[in-house]
Amino acid sequence: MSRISTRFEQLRAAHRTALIPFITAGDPRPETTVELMHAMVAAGADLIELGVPFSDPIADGPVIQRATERALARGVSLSGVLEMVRRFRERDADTPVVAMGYLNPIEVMGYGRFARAAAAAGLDGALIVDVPPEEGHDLVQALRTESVDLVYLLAPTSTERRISRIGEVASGFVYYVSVKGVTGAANLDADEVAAKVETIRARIPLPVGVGFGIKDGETAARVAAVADAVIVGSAIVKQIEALAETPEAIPPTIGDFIAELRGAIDAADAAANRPEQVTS
Ligand SMILES: O=P(O)(O)OC[C@@H](O)[C@@H](O)c1c[nH]c2ccccc12
Repeated sequence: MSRISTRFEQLRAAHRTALIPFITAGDPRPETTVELMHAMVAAGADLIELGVPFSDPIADGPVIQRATERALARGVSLSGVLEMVRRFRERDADTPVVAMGYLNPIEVMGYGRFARAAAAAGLDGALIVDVPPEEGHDLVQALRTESVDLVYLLAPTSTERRISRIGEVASGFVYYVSVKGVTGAANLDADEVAAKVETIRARIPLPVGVGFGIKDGETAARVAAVADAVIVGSAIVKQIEALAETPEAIPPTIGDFIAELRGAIDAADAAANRPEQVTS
């Protein structure tokens, strides 16, 4: 079983919702990333989504675009990101890491080479934003051969047919983008998300993570009530940006924020598991 499936199995048995923080690898500087990953795990992150910096990130909002620019300015490449994963694995054998990125750097490295290097580094999954399920067969094959999970995005506009199609190719978990638009969006409608997550669950036998627009304990708790995983990006990256000049403060500060999110999610999980109060 993959590290991602194992982690979701453990969480399901414990009736807990996963917390998945997103950070851009190498932001604000490469030396901070591995330590920050460990700090997030210590504070309650269950899985880490690691952004691979790329110069033309179509789905990223301004906050994550600026993080990408900071990392690119420090020369962070795809192989540099895999090296960070390898170093993270020296001290953490269990926490799954998913790389989020775009096809171009992978194409440049070569699919087979990327898949082998990813597996060797201890990367568990890849979310490649610009590869729809109908495309990228060679890449899909290369990753399957190395048992690297392929995470796909679903959106409010995804038809039932498309959801089923993604169910045929996805592994690990699927990522439901809660709102139309780019990362860091505002208005998340929990009822709408709940309805769509049900539609996805009826067609895909994988855990469903929800991201886009989750920015604090309150929004995290609302999503935890309906999803298998809560994914938080811009709200974390914004705090990293504010501390870019004092990077030693980043791991503890982000750790505190993760702990706050974790506490809110735990409270939502406890409320969901509590049997109905009987008042007579
Ligand atoms: O930033 P938000 O609104 O918290 O959403 C998570 C998101 O940033 C992260 O998962 C992500 C970063 N870049 C992406 C590109 C596509 C899909 C998802 C992402």
